[in-house]
Amino acid sequence: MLKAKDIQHLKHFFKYAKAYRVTAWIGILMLPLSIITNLLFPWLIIQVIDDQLAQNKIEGLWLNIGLLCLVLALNYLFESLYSYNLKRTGQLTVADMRTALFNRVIHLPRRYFDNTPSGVTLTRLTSDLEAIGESFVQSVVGLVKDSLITISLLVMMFVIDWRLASIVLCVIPPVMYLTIYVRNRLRALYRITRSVMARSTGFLQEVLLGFKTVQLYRAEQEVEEVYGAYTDEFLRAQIKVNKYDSILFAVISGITSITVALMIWYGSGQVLQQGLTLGVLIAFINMLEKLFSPIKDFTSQIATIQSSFASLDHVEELFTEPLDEADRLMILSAGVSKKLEQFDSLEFKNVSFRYTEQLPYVLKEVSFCLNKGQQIALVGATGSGKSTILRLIAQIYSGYEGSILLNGVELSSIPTNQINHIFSLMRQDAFLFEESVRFNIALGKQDMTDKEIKAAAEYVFADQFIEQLPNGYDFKLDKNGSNLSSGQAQLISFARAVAQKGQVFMLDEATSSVDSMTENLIQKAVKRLFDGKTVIAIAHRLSTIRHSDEILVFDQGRIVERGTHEQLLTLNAVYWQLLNSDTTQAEPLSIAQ
Ligand SMILES: Nc1ncnc2c1ncn2[C@@H]1O[C@H](COP(=O)(O)OP(=O)(O)OP(=O)(O)O)[C@@H](O)[C@H]1O
Repeated sequence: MLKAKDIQHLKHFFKYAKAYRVTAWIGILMLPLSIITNLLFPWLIIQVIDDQLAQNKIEGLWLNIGLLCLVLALNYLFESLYSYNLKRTGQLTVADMRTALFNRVIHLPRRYFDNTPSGVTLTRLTSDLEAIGESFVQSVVGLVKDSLITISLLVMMFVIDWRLASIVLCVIPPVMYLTIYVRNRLRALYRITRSVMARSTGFLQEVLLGFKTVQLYRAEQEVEEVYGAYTDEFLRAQIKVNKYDSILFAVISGITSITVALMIWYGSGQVLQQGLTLGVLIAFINMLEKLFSPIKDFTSQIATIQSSFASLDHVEELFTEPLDEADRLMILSAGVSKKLEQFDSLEFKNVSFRYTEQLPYVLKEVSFCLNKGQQIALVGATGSGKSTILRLIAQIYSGYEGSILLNGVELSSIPTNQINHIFSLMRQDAFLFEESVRFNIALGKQDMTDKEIKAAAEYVFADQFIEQLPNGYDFKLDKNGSNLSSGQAQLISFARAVAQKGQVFMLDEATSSVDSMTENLIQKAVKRLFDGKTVIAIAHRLSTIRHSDEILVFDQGRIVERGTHEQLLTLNAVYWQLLNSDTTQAEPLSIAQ
């Protein structure tokens, strides 16, 4: 039985399918036509054999044979139109759903991606949607069609000859019982294959993402063994599926043949005693084939519908996944929007934050203020909460306690798209796409002119190496910039941030080591930013932050020291220890993490 939740999901599906109702209706209208031609065929057989052949009546024979061929051809035509149009409706609907779902997924908050394995989202967007599109539409209509065909064939059999029809009726219950039994077994096996497939896909994805680590640590054999175990498990389940499927097919074919034999044995006796005509006997044999095939399909269709509902459930979960709180808020008033045009100040007032309610606080009563033109540096041991500060400002996470004021406006009341022009997040390990250097710098603003792209690259000293690449700005990057050195990749992501023309640069410096020449360029680029822009930076190198207006020293989510480089050194405490615990103090000096 359908639950209220299933009906709700179906309504959502039909909302998308509505756009293709003409195609769907053409398909559905083919259904009665296909049933009629299905029934006409045995009826015409009776006419040809009993009224013409048995009576040696040649007149009208060719017409009837022609009609038989026509009915057969029409039946195939209606069947294919029916199947084509319904498949098409399903495919078009799912294409629309997939686009809508993808658009939603890319706007989901970071929290969702933290808590959901990427394989799950991938499955929802691919195989779950496929299951709904093809199998769901086909199975639902197929089930209706097969039920109608079975009922009408049985009725026709009883109308023509109740004795032969009774033989058929006796055979149906054991066939149904057997089919249900085998299908139940099969369903359990399908569940196993699906779950093994999902786990092995997840594993494969991890291996492909981490193939460098696998190769570096020579873990190929271990990985092969794990994947081999998945493949074996999958294969075993598939072989069982195959076995049950073949048994079912063989038994049903056997029962059909036995029934046909019974019918011939009983029917020919009747024909000889003139209790039955030859035409009726042959028509019954023809109808029998038509009757068993849908019975065999019934349970598999029900199983497909059940699994499609499970898929619909998964897809709906993703559709109802809440978007970021800020994006759901009302549009800002014109006055507030105007206030946010130019950056003026950013103030943290007693801000505390934890990633989820179950986890401990990672920021505790943090307060500081960044004014236009200032540079603030965040330092502290690893895990002390520095990156979390930048994530809150960029609205990657929401739900902080206390107050974060941007130009005096509470950050949580500002939709993300209203602050994009203010902040440029510069991550040195930012993701690079398998596209040209130009595309990667102008990301999100593909109408940017070549001059602007070049100016951004020049600003961060990336132009020198870009011009030496084959095809320069058109040089195509490999997956995540793997055909660049890590320093070059960092410079491209710097250029990207500058090209966005943000008013405040949020720099999250990577700790990865790069060659000394590129390191030098990165230092120059960072220094240039520090000299001319408003910056809030997590920097690991002393030379970068030495001249900051204020350095905030974090320890376990709290600011434990603050001041200029000189002031902090005189304190001779945490900041001083951080400097001294660093083993790479040779120029450029670094602050240990
Ligand atoms: N997405 C997340 N979900 C749950 N906890 C997180 C998440 N991201 C970070 N944390 C936790 O929050 C704390 C602060 O992390 P954060 O990344 O802000 O530290 P950090 O000072 O920037 O460290 P690093 O210098 O190593 O980048 C850490 O304990 C970390 O484990």
